[in-house]
Amino acid sequence: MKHPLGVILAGGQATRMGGGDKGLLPLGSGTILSHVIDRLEPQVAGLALNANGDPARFAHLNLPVIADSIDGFAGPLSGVLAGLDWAATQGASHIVTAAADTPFFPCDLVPRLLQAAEDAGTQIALSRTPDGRHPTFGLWPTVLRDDLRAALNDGLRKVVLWTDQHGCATAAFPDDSAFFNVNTPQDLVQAEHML
Ligand SMILES: Nc1nc2c(ncn2[C@@H]2O[C@H](COP(=O)(O)OP(=O)(O)OP(=O)(O)O)[C@@H](O)[C@H]2O)c(=O)[nH]1
Repeated sequence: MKHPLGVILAGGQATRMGGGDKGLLPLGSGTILSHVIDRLEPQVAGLALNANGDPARFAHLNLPVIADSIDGFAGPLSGVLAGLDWAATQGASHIVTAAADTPFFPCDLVPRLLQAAEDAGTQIALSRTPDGRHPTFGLWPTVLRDDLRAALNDGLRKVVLWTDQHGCATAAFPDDSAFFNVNTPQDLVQAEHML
């Protein structure tokens, strides 16, 4: 498996945060998103941001911004599909996704996902901690993008329902707090304390 591309999932509505882009909220000396970029960029061959609406608000990041192709906020799998469609245009066989609201995810996310997929002989891998699986931190094959598109058009929304249909490895990480995600203003305060 070649070095994958990275796609940051920022296509949600952030309702618990009151709307807007959670990723652009300040955290430490940067933003939540800048922490995510700093962690993912060194691990991948290239990086894009999945987000909906006017891409100009992310222009300062100098990243390709790719929108969902499925209408109506169909959930993170819709962002995975957008990422896979972008990866196909780049000739890439796989992407790794990371959620834009999770600033402390592991710096060895990508090698561990790749290793888990290789060990299990699967094309898909998801991250897991003692608390459970983290479906927005995964390895996804470009070759399954039309299958995913069909599943989304059929109304499938739950990530693990789709991954488990295709065989899915899990990369185990010991620390739940590495996948702490910022959903509410209170979470943002907590994230500041975790820096
Ligand atoms: N592309 C895309 N990504 C989504 C969508 N919904 C959620 N996500 C992403 O999936 C991850 C987890 O999202 P959630 O926490 O469930 O949703 P959210 O929009 O971030 O926040 P809430 O609206 O408060 O639930 C985040 O990276 C979101 O950006 C969607 O409809 N499209």
